[in-house]
Amino acid sequence: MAESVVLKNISKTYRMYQSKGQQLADLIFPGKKGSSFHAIENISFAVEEGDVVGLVGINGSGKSTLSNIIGGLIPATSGEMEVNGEVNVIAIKSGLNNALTGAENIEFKCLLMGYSKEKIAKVMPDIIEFSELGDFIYQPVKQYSSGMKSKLGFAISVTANPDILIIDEALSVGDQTFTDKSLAKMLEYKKQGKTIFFVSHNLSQVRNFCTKIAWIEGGKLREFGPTNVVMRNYSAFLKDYNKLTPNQQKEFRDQLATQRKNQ
Ligand SMILES: Nc1ncnc2c1ncn2[C@@H]1O[C@H](COP(=O)(O)OP(=O)(O)OP(=O)(O)O)[C@@H](O)[C@H]1O
Repeated sequence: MAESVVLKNISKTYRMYQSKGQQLADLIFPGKKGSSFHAIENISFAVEEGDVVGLVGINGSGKSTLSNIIGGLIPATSGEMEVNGEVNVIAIKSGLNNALTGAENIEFKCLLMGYSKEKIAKVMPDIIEFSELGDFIYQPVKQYSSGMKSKLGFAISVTANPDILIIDEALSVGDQTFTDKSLAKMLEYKKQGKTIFFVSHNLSQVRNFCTKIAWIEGGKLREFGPTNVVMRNYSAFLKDYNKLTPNQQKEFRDQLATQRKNQ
């Protein structure tokens, strides 16, 4: 099998400031004010065509940052990445323009993908049908619920038929019928040997659907490997984590966050 995504020491660092003044000062004297925060740090793994990779980890671990880098939505600060094929990201956190209607978003995304006016007119009814949004398709996206946004994002990406599909939590907000329909579509993609990244907190979906898992903790790759192996370890970790009180969980996350900061 050919490799479809290869990551070598991928990192993403943000500058964090205590005030607007610090931010301005840092522009004039770079590196003197504020601190660095490593959203992800030195992540390396290789994924083959046909792999379905679950990206798991507790809140804030860096899953969306990594998927946005693989999807080309944000640049890495350092590291090397090889992505063989066209990528499409479906995320509940980003991707749609709130000021535009659903139909305008479809048109806009299609134009970005290089579709001609004729091709857009041809795919538009299929996208609208898959989205199940009915007349809401002519309303501005800012009036949509997160489930509706996810439906629209999913419908556009599925019609785009990319080689590599990244689904970031998009199945956690829709209704069951839509989730089932989307999972069926993803199974079809899996059978066609496409590569899928699946960001999810739903462990049974990850277990049933993914061939491999990348477990991210505190911005670092804690484990990457076959689903059964990594899931066993991640489930054991979560069992312990879930025994902590909300305050203890926050302390644990704060500790990890402290390790991700430098001056
Ligand atoms: N633009 C940004 N500027 C500063 N920090 C950021 C930015 N984007 C993400 N982060 C930080 O990077 C860390 C990783 O965020 P990310 O959204 O990738 O986590 P996640 O694993 O997807 O979380 P969740 O499961 O809660 O969706 C978080 O601490 C977040 O606050």
